[in-house]
Amino acid sequence: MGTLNGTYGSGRKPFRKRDETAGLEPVIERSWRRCAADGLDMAGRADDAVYGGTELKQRRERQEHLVAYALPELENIRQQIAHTNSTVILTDAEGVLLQRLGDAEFHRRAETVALQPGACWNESARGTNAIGTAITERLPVNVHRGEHYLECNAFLTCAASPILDPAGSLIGILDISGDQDARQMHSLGLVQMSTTMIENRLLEEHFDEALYLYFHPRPEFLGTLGQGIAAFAGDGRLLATNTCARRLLDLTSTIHGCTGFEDLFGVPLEWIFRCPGETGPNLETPSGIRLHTRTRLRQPHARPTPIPSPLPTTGRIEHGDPTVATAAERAHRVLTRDIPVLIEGETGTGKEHLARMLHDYGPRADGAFVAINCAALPESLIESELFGYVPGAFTGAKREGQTGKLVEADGGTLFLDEIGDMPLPLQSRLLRVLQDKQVVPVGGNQPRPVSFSLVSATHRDLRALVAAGEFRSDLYYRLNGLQVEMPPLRRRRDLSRLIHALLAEEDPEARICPEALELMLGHPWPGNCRQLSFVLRTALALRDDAEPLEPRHLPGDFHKDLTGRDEECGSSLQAVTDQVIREAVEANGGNVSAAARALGINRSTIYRRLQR
Ligand SMILES: Nc1ncnc2c1ncn2[C@@H]1O[C@H](COP(=O)(O)OP(=O)(O)OP(=O)(O)O)[C@@H](O)[C@H]1O
Repeated sequence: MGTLNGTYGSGRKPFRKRDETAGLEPVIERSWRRCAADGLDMAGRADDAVYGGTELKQRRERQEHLVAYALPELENIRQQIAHTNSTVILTDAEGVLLQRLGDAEFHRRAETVALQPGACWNESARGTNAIGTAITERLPVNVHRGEHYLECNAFLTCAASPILDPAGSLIGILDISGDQDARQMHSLGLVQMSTTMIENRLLEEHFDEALYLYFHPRPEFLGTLGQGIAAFAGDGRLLATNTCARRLLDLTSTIHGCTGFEDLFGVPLEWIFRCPGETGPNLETPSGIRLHTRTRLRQPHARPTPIPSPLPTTGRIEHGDPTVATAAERAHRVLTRDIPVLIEGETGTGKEHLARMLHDYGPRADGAFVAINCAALPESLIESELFGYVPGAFTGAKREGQTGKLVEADGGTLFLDEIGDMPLPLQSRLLRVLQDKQVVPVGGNQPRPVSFSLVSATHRDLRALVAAGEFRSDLYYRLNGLQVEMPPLRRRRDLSRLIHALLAEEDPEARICPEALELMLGHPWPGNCRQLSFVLRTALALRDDAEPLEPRHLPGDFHKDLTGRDEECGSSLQAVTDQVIREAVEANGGNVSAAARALGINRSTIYRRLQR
């Protein structure tokens, strides 16, 4: 039986015999020994210093690539663990929490031990815990209740898995923490699966120019999470591998750059070009395992430009509103790394405007900006519109065939507006295109490779559509590399500057008088930017040249919106007052005099209100 020399706080009842390591899993035992050697006090509290605003923001920015790729996985796990009193967490390599998504109730409890964004959960800060121990051991780890070294953390059950970058360095941890009594074995499986997905996506997008080889001893495992992925340079050098590849090829992570395709498979790299399309040849590992393969060539024409930071101009889209500025900035950054962006927001908030700006300042500005309104296309036409068709594909088709929008967007930006309205069968076909990065026209069988920046937009709640089975979840995650929101005008803080900027765009000489500006600032703007620019354009047309804009120039609808709002406020205030009066009378057992005294109003007022 092993014995620890940890300082055990006196006077507190141990939840397990804390001076003994018998019965502990080896990984937990090793961790306890490290904690004891560090002199951690089991009954003590951790140093609860939590990084705040700027430092946390900087840490997120340093790992923005990881965060962008991990967010869809966090969302996915959040849905799976909903209502289980738990949360899913992403940390950086030092164990500082960058993101968490989960139950608010559990978050409150977790915050009593600083399990919250900005806090550091490495072992030396907080003793044995899934995040810290997974960092030290570089292994997926479950830490259940009393296995936590610090007693204060013993209400937690956690499962964590390390995330490695394509070079095999640890860059973060994915963790599920909850306060369940039972050890949740499936949580560990879930975080492991999700880390594999994140690692694979990071690897697949890491090299602009590389040959990607996908392989597995059994053909049916190609395309699954169990497949090996290896990237090779044009001269055959091995650039990077995923965990499955290292296992299948019996490699350590240190060989990258020193090993070549030929060392691994005994044949030159050119061998793979003997097979047509993406089917690869069967290859044999040094230990004699036969592998089925698939290949993918990433070509320099798809090379994104280095990240320009910050966004060269946000002046066309934001005028001092922090939500819009952050949305534009973040979307621009991830798009330059070929990560798809999903813009959410009410109608008329400027989603398409943002998409166009992302294109104009993005890596594929030289290509076309192709916008497709998924809600406006008739279902019968949508397929040929998107994918194109070959000559004579169907009756009524053009003789020379037609290029689809997806091919038009090749080398440019594809903007899928109102994506929530895309019919389900089409979602499957679109998903195939996004996965395979190639388009097969209607009636044809020759795939054509395509490469574009992908921006989608919706005013609908896509997650709710996914939950209702109306939107494919796998497509949702493909589209949603990063989600940004365009806020409605009533929530924007740059309204005054936006009004001036829109006016200047229409007529650089135009002026607006303070009364008209005041009215505009008080308007509810149900139609958002679209309504605002329409109102300004109309007002400019109604005034005489060089005259400043005055309230009388503002169109009738605008004034109606304002009066409607006053009436609405008035009637809801009345309803609240009536409700308060009714409750006071009930609380006083129907005694109107007592209720009037309690509220400090006249009895007659109460009678009058109650009669209504
Ligand atoms: N920041 C902005 N500066 C100038 N004009 C803007 C801005 N944002 C939006 N607009 C204008 O407002 C109108 C609506 O914008 P846009 O079409 O981009 O909105 P949307 O959110 O895509 O709308 P919908 O959901 O209806 O498709 C357009 O005429 C656009 O030019």
